[in-house]
Amino acid sequence: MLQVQSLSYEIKGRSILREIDISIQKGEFYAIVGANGAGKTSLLRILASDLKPAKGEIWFKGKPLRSYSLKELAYSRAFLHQSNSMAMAFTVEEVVRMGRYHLKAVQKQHDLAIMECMRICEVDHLADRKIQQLSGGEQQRVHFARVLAQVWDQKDVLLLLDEPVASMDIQFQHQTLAIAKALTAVGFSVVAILHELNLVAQYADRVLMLKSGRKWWEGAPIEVLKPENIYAIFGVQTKVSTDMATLTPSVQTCTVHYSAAKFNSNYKHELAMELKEKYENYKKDHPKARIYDCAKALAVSEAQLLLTQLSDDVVLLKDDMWAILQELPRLGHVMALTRNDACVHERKGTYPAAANEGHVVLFHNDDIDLRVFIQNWAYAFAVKVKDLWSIQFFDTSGLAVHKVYLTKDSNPLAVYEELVNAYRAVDQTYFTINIPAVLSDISIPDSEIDIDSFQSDWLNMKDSHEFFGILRKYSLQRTQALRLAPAGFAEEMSSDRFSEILNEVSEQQVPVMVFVSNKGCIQIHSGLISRLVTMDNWFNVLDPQFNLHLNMDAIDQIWLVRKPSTDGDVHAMEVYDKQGNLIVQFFGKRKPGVPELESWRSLLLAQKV
Ligand SMILES: Nc1ncnc2c1ncn2[C@@H]1O[C@H](COP(=O)(O)OP(=O)(O)OP(=O)(O)O)[C@@H](O)[C@H]1O
Repeated sequence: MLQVQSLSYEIKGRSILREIDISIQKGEFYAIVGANGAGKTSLLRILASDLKPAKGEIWFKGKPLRSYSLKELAYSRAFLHQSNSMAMAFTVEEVVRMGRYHLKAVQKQHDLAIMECMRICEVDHLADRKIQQLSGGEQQRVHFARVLAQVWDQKDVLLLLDEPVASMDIQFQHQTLAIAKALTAVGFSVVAILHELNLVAQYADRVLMLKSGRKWWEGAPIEVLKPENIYAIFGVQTKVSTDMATLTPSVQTCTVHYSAAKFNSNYKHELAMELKEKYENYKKDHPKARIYDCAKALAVSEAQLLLTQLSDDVVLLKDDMWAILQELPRLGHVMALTRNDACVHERKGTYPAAANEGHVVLFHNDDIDLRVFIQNWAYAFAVKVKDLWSIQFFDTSGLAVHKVYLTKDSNPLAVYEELVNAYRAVDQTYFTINIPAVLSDISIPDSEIDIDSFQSDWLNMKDSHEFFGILRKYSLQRTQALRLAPAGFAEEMSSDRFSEILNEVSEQQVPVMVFVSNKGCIQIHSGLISRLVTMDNWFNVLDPQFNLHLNMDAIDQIWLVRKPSTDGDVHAMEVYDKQGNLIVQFFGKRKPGVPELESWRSLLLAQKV
């Protein structure tokens, strides 16, 4: 029906569209999406022959578009503009009739077309009303009826719709697109600019994503409407799930939170003072509460609380995380801390030089073993509380991802102070950190998963790291994968058995690896765990070099997991919270190329009754 080759368009020397190639088939519903100003309307107006491209060719029904006369175009394409304001007080029926002014037909044929168009758009009861006196959505339905009336008697028409449902309620949004869709079944081709991505998913056969005048992506909605593409185009975080019966994606947008202080500097100081006061009152009432607990109680992030404390003791550092990470070895012997909501991992040692592996920064020696997902790190502070000096790192939501505390064996304080002065941010005033809404992961039901193939992939793992790839391949949640694991490869265990095993590990001095992670970091302790102490609901390891604090109340499931590798099977104990988040993992101490420790394996398996 329509082929566009190397189309470019400029306004006053400014490039609006660049090198667009698209092809629209007869009977196809083709949607165009893109940010404001991306060039969607310009493209549609060029397809309507309303604007002339600077470069490129457009073929319409086998002929160059530019060779069509206005009259020929009126019979073969109809264009609904984005805005259709009318200066004169026409009635609804007169407006719809305008769609047919240029057409040759007998009066009866006109009347029938006008009546049918008004009826299907549900504006027939408004026929005698003045268009300006209608609501925005009603006016839009009248103009859609006018555009339909223009081509009501034709076949194989190109229908160009610029935001046709922008003002309509949900009933009419669907009704209008359903009309367009029905016309594709009788040979019309529809090209519609739509902002509502779920309507695109439901009605379009294919989608073009435009970004700054260029074709960014094109394909079926299921191929195009992916969180990474949507983020690239609109800068908005989304979750996309797919109805497997119809292969229709469904886009859920994360809520954006602003505080007035973000855009009105008049509120900045007041907000900082208000939060500072709340924080101080909370600390007075709960003297033992740590900043983590205060932040939870006040429903803000830890970094947000630190911003209320900016002073000589709390200093915001520049946001050059990689540069700061490279400085950490200079501090000498320190304590590294990584935590999630249910578990704190503290390991003493000296940071080795950081190795930047692209998506991950590695620190690895016998003491400090860290994998840092630096793209999630956003803020760093130097914090002094009483006699404790630290460098603390936070993610984009202000949640703590990693902290480094000086110890009595650290290099002289002057080294720390030098680092803080070198990286002190220029602006030391309060700002608001937005906490993005966290949508719960949408899991795919077991019935939709190819369990045989998943289990075969599990059994064929060569390295336990392949597990992440398998989770992604089948869109599985971690605990769901364990539930569906091959027989004998994942088994739930009680918390009593879990404690027993850890006691055995301690008594028999079996070296282990303990992994604790959050979105920005994985921290690993490799070695012995000796002094185990349970206090209230907390299980603790309290060794000179390694401390672990695990909130037993937060535990929902504990699994004994077996994964094949080229070095033989690897066994782990994995602890999960109610949301299915991994809290902590225990392995026998191991190295690539060396089989798992027999002492760890026999201890774990001996516990199985
Ligand atoms: N007459 C004009 N003069 C100058 N610039 C223009 C003109 N018309 C459009 N532009 C510019 O061209 C770019 C593309 O505009 P266009 O209307 O095609 O965008 P769009 O993708 O349809 O946006 P929206 O979603 O906001 O409707 C924009 O930067 C716009 O400001």
